[in-house]
Amino acid sequence: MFDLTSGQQDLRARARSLAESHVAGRAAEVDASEAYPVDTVEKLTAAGFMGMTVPKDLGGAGRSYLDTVLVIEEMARVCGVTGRIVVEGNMGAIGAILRYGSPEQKELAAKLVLAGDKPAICITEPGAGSAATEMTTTAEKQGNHFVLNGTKHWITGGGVSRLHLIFAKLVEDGEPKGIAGFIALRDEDEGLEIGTREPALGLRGIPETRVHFRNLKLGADRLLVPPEGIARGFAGLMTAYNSQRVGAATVALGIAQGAFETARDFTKKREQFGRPIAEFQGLQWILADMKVAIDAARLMIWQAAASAETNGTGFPDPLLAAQAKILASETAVKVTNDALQLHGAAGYSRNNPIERMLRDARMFTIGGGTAQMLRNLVAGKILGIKTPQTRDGYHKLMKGKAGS
Ligand SMILES: CC(C)(COP(=O)(O)OP(=O)(O)OC[C@H]1O[C@@H](n2cnc3c(N)ncnc32)[C@H](O)[C@@H]1OP(=O)(O)O)[C@@H](O)C(=O)NCCC(=O)NCCSC(=O)CCS(=O)O
Ligand SMILES: Cc1cc2nc3c(=O)[nH]c(=O)nc-3n(C[C@H](O)[C@H](O)[C@H](O)COP(=O)(O)OP(=O)(O)OC[C@H]3O[C@@H](n4cnc5c(N)ncnc54)[C@H](O)[C@@H]3O)c2cc1C
Repeated sequence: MFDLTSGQQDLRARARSLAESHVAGRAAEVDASEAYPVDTVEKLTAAGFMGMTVPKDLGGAGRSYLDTVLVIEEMARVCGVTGRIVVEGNMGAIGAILRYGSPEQKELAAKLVLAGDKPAICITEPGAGSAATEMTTTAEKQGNHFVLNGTKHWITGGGVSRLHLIFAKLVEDGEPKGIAGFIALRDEDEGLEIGTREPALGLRGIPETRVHFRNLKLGADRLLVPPEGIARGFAGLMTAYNSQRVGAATVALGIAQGAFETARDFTKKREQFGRPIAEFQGLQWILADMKVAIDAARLMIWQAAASAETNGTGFPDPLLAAQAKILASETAVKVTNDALQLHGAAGYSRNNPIERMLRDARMFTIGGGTAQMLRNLVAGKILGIKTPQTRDGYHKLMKGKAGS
C-alpha cells in the first residue's frame, strides 16, 4: 500500500543518522536534567527538520505530513522529547497558521520555526480538558484590537516556545461569536505570562506549564480565523489540529519501536537456564505481538498522514487521525510495559532506557484528546450520529428525534 519514494527513503535515512549520532546519546541526560535540549534543536534546525512543512516560497521544504512522520518516528525511536519537538515544529499550530493565516502571519510563523522555535498550542484549561469548547479564555474586541484574559494549562513548551497559538472565545459587544485562534509571542506581547511547571511523569525534557493571559492586547492582525468563519472557528482549528494528533501517534509509535528493538536484542543476550531467554516460546510470542501491533499502527499513521493530500482540507482526515492515535498510543503503553517485563529487573533500573520509554509512552492516551474522547469521535463517525456529551445536549438530541 505504501511504497516510499527514494526521496522519502533518503529523508528517513538522514533522520536516522542524526537520531543515532546525536539524539540517542542525549536522551537519558535530557530526561534526568529535565532541560529542554537546545543543542538538539539546533541540529534539527540545521538538518531542515524544523519547518519541513513550510512551503518553499516561505523558505521551507514544502514537505508533506507523510514525510514528516518518517522523521518523527526516527527521533522518537531514541528520544520521545525530540519526537515531540519535531511534531510541534511542523504540525498543529504552524499547520493552522500556514493554511489559514494572512501572508504576514505565515511569514512570521515560518521565520520562527525555520529558526528553531517549537510553537505552543494553547487549548486546554484547568476546567476544560476533554470538554475543550467549555473554555473560559476570552478575547474581547475593543476597537481595532483584542484583549485576552484567561489561563491555559498543560502547555507543552511553556517558557521555551516563542510562538503561541491561543484558542479563545471571541466576544464582541458583550456577545460570544465563536472560538478563534490568536497568535502571540512570548517576551514580546505584554500580558502573556508563563505560570508554574507541572512535574510530569515522562517526556521531562519539555516543560508543561500554565500560561496566563492578563489583559494581553493583540492587534487585529493576530486573529486567525479558518475560512468557514468565526461561528465554525473551533471546527476549523480542530481540522488543522488533526495533523498534531497524527504527529502524537507517531511519537508513540517511535517509542514503541525503540522499546521493541531494545527488548528483542536483550532477549538474545540474556541467558537463564543455560540458554538465551529468546528461546522461551512464552517470550517469543510477546515479541511477535509487539511487532504485529507496531506495524499495524505504522500503517494506520501513514494512511492518516497521506489522507491530507487528497481530502481537500490539507489536513489528515479526523476519523483516520483519531483511529491512528488510539491504536498507536495504546500500542506504545502495552509494548513498553511488555518490553520492561522481558528485561526483568534490568528493565526496572533507571540505568537502562526502558523505564524512561514506559514513562514517555504513557502520555499519548491522554494528551491530544484522550483515548476515550477519540473513541467518541470514531463512534460518532461510524454511526453517523452526533454524540453530544453534555446532559442537555442529549436531551436536545432526543427531543429532536421524538418530534421527527
Ligand atoms: C471536540 C470536543 C472538544 C467536544 O466538544 P463539543 O461536544 O462541544 O464539540 P463537538 O460538537 O463535538 O465539535 C464542535 C465542532 O468541531 C468539530 N470537530 C470536533 N473535533 C474535530 C476534529 N478532530 N476534526 C474536525 N472537526 C472537529 C465538530 O465536527 C463540530 O463541528 P460541527 O458543529 O458538527 O460542524 C472533544 O470531542 C475533543 O476533541 N476533546 C479533546 C480536546 C483535545 O484534543 N485537546 C487537545 C489539546 S492540545 C494537546 O493536548 C497537545 C498534546 S500533543 O500530543 O502535542
Ligand atoms: C504531557 C501532556 C502534554 C499536553 N500538551 C498540551 C498542549 O500543548 N496544549 C494543550 O492545549 N493541552 C495539552 N495537554 C492537555 C491535554 O489535551 C488534556 O490533558 C486532555 O485533553 C484531557 O483533558 P484532562 O486532562 O483535563 O482530562 P479530563 O477531560 O478531565 O478527563 C478525565 C478522564 O475522563 C475521561 N472523560 C472525560 N470526558 C469524557 C467523555 N465524554 N466520555 C468518556 N470519557 C470521558 C477522559 O478520557 C479521562 O480518562 C497536554 C497533556 C499532557 C498530559
